Amino acid sequence: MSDLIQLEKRDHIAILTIANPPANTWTADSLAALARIVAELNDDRNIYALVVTGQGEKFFSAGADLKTFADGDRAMANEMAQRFGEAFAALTAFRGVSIAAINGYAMGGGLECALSCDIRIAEEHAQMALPEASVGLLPCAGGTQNLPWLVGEGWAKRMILCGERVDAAKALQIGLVEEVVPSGQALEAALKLAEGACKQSPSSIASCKQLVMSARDGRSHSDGWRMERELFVELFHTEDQKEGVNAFLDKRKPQWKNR
Ligand SMILES: C/C=C/C(=O)SCCNC(=O)CCNC(=O)[C@H](O)C(C)(C)COP(=O)(O)OP(=O)(O)OC[C@H]1O[C@@H](n2cnc3c(N)ncnc32)[C@H](O)[C@@H]1OP(=O)(O)O
Repeated sequence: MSDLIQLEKRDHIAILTIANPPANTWTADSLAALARIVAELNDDRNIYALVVTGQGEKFFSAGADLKTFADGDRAMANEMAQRFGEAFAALTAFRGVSIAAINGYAMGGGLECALSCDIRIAEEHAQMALPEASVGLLPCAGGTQNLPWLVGEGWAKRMILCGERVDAAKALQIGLVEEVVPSGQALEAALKLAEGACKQSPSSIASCKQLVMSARDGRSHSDGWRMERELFVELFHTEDQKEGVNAFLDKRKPQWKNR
């Protein structure tokens, strides 16, 4: 296990803490660690949800470690872009529910990490931005694609092109986060939400997530409906479907198998 990404498991929930002080920046090593950990969690049938947060009280993550970019060449840029892509694509494709507990600054690749999660909860002191253009870069970890999807093109352009930084209240207003909590409470709020997710069938969640995310790849509305029908039928091959319905009829809590 990498020290740069700390992993803790609590029942069916994995807590991933970005731990690269002082600003929890991303490096090739921490991105590789994230990709590896998420792959392992995908293979762990006991894990239904994950929460990502930052170590300390000030930073969720300030993005890429700018020190490594100072003398960077094309080969280094290519490697970092690939590492970002692999790590955040893995996070996006995690089969369970993923929640970013934004406990402070989420800048650049830090915000792009949160954007790769299903749900975002921010502490009231958190600040969010995609300031890559202010240092001669551009968001290469999904920011230009995921941000407009959530907040619309106007606010995405304000943040990406004009360098506008938003606080937690504004982030809530524009739909960048779904909840704002007092400072120090994002992890607790995320765990509470994750516990709710763990009461759902993990097999259903994996299929529902696939359906919701498929809209981003430009599939047609009618193809989406077709996919819904197909995945609905597929669920009847899972133990979780039998367990869920039978538990309801037996008036007991379901015991999910994640298969
Ligand atoms: C594909 C992805 C691309 C990217 O992600 S590009 C990077 C995008 N991110 C940024 O541009 C954010 C850069 N950081 C900041 O603008 C500021 O930080 C904040 C506004 C977030 C906070 O400002 P303040 O409260 O004044 O803290 P502080 O003194 O700047 O930061 C504490 C220490 O953390 C280091 N640090 C912060 N961000 C980064 C970074 N992205 N890369 C490398 N170091 C960083 C600083 O230098 C400093 O360190 P020291 O105490 O030794 O001076």
